[in-house]
Amino acid sequence: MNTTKIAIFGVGLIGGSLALCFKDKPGIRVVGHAHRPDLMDKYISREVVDNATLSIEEAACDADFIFLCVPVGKLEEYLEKLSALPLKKGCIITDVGSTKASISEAADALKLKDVYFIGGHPMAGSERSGVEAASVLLFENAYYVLCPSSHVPDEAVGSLERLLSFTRAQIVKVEPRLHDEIVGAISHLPHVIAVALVNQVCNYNESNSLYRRLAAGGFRDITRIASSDPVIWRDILLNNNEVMLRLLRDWNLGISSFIEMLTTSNGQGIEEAFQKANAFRNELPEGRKGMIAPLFDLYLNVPDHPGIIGKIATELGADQINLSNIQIIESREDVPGVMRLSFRQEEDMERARIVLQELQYTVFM
Ligand SMILES: NC(=O)c1ccc[n+]([C@@H]2O[C@H](COP(=O)([O-])OP(=O)(O)OC[C@H]3O[C@@H](n4cnc5c(N)ncnc54)[C@H](O)[C@@H]3O)[C@@H](O)[C@H]2O)c1
Ligand SMILES: O=C(O)C(=O)C[C@]1(C(=O)O)C=C[C@@H](O)C=C1
Repeated sequence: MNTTKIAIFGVGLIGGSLALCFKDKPGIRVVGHAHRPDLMDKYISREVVDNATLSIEEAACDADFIFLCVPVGKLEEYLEKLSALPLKKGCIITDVGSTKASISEAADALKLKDVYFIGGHPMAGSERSGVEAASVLLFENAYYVLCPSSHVPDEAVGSLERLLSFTRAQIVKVEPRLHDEIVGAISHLPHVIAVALVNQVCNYNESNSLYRRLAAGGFRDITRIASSDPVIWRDILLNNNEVMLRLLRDWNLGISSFIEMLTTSNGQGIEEAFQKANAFRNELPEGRKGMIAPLFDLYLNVPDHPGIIGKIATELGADQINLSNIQIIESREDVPGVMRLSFRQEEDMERARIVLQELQYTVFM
């Protein structure tokens, strides 16, 4: 059988998750490119790739597919370096960057010969980063955007789509500029809002730490993504600069309208704003991962001793239950040891509930 070689540049959250989807599939070999030696060792010891290398040539030459999974600000540089190499005829280069217009234009300008660039963006992710956060389940049931240029043959697009079927994501084709407009509004803007909100509260907290101690469910729900990687998000926002400026001006209008309604005690206006938001939000597809994926949380009372986090994680791991996050909640000082377990899949949460109840823990939702 012919081997399909897949080269992944940047084996972090997204690159590592893709590698895990492809690795060990019949006839597939996954090679990870690292830009630092310590990362190379990590890729191998975590068994995310079959081989790792610091050499661009070694990773790319002979590859059938090349995935660029580096920060958005580095994509064009890698694409240019690759375009100067003697790549395998028919090789497909794709990326996973959260913006699509600039990289698609850069690829068109390079006028690649006998190799094809197809921009991509899996609409799933997390506030975590690095290969440690990679998961084979990350893309399952999520949308995966492809932005093929009109000059890329259908066979090349079809071949990338077939490979991506290992991710169990659903492919959707979108024109790059439209992608950046829409994703700007539903992903990039929420990240800016979350960061601005957390920083606003952080400033208040400097004079009174009760802000942080009382911050509970609502604050946590809307601000999870404020913990996302600063460099990744610096690059995304700078790259989608024009769209972001327009969106933030519209955001200001929305906030000004709340200021106006409060100044004039316009209760009816406030109610209508909540009703409109409620109706739109209730129409969002259920159970679809992707843009700001929900977590399923379970709470349990636990004895207050140091090894408890490891003990619970081991119990769940023994039953192959995928845990996304585990945390002791400190906000209720009168009730020691409330643990929050977060799961990406509702099914994992249900299984965990049963396992923990059988072990006599008090579990609540
Ligand atoms: N985080 C998300 O939720 C998400 C979702 C979809 C797409 N993306 C996109 O995926 C890409 C990777 O993001 P991630 O979340 O996997 O980040 P990550 O930090 O987990 O991984 C980034 C990878 O790039 C490598 N890297 C960092 N700086 C580099 C440099 N200067 N030169 C070469 N390699 C470098 C890192 O070693 C790492 O392997 C970004 O383009 C991002 O926009 C992210
Ligand atoms: O769920 C998250 O934590 C994410 O930030 C994922 C998310 C998003 O939904 O905004 C972030 C960036 C992407 O490019 C795609 C998905």
